[in-house]
Amino acid sequence: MKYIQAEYSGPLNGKVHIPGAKNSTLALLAAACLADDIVTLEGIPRIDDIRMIAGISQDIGMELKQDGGQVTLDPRWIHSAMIDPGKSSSYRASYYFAGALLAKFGRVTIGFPGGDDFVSRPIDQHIKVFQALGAKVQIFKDYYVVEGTELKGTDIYFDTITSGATINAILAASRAKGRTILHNAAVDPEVVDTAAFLNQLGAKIYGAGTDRIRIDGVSYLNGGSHTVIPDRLIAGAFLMAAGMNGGQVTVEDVIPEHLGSCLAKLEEVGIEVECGENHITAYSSGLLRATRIRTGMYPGFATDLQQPMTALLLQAKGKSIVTERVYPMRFAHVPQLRRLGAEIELRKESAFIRGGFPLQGGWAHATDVRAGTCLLLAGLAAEGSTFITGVEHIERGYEDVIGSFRAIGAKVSIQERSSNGMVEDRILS
Ligand SMILES: CC(=O)N[C@H]1[C@@H](OP(=O)(O)OP(=O)(O)OC[C@H]2O[C@@H](n3ccc(=O)[nH]c3=O)[C@H](O)[C@@H]2O)O[C@H](CO)[C@@H](O)[C@@H]1O
Ligand SMILES: C=C(OP(=O)(O)O)C(=O)O
Repeated sequence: MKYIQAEYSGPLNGKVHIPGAKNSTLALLAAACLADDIVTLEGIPRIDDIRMIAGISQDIGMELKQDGGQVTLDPRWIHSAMIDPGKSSSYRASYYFAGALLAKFGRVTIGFPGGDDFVSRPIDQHIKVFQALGAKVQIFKDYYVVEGTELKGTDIYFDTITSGATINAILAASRAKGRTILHNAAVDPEVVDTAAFLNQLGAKIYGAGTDRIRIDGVSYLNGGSHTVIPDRLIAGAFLMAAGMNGGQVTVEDVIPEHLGSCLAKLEEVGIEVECGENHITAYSSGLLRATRIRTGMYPGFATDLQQPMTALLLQAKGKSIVTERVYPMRFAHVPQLRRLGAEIELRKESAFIRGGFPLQGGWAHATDVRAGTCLLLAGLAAEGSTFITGVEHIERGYEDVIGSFRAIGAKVSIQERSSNGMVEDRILS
């Protein structure tokens, strides 16, 4: 059993490089299927989800070579649009292969998406997109089949704002016949990044980053190269680290405007923020004010940042309230924080936090990637040692969680416990 050990670390100080965004990377790698020539992506993080995609690529005949942060994909020899249900359900964004392979080959068989299992995560809007473009969708027990030999552009009105279905619609419509207009589209940076990549290959996508996106279908896409945007969610969590015990943390190689609502909240709780062109520094004396957070789709406060923010608010004297509007039940980290002494009550879609009390180290389990970051931050502020299991969830999103936290002075290590009569722990990194 692998676990992360975190010790009280005092004020955290240092600079940390922010890798490419997981959520954009997952879309770009599937989008590469749409090209008719070789594609190179730069800045790709080395995380577990990418290893899953490498397996899927191999199965369908798309050559994928990774050299550091550079990934080269050759989609010219794809011979299958059947994706193993086990591989599809090993991460969330496998649904992008449905949009991309449907657009290029007219049929795809794929299992249901996996990913962080914090709540129900419907895909009805993805299915609505495929059907609106003229495809037939058949649902079976472990997989679904989408078939449409000639997709036709149309107007699509999303019932709710979803980044995943907006990106999938862009993928599917990019090679459809005629014009598609997406209304009530998500405006997330990952949507803009995917559109920018496809436009670089010759797609005609206009308005990404607004809630109305126009896609004029093309019949051919060139090869080309593109650099993935930096991970705003990892950056946000590191900036919060500066407030845990006081300190100064600089995140480098970021796009500050992607973090607007996060930075505004950090300032509201008393963390000073200074932005450069591609870096942000957060300073904190350790004295924080309680506040109220409501998550929302971009540019609102990201649901993927509410967990580390909850850890931060445990350090703010007084009552804070965190309301989860994107995934109302996404609070699996709360019972784990309570094991460390946190005073948090859950009512409906809100967490009521009484902050300013000391946390005590102990064992806690990370049920998903952001819950892991939250527990890690809490462990750095708790008295004694904190042991966090569920490391595989954290490694889905972080390429070097230990190295990057050590860069800001955190006392962390990954260990492995083997139980052979006596309990023996081995330090892995
Ligand atoms: C791989 C990836 O990029 N994951 C991110 C993506 O997930 P994911 O793409 O799953 O999230 P969406 O943006 O699609 O979901 C946003 C909202 O729309 C709802 N919805 C979504 C699709 C659908 O068909 N029907 C529906 O009702 C969801 O329940 C949620 O309330 O955005 C989430 C919201 O920012 C993030 O937490 C995830 O980290
Ligand atoms: C929810 C997340 O990931 P996924 O959608 O891949 O499960 C996340 O990154 O916080």
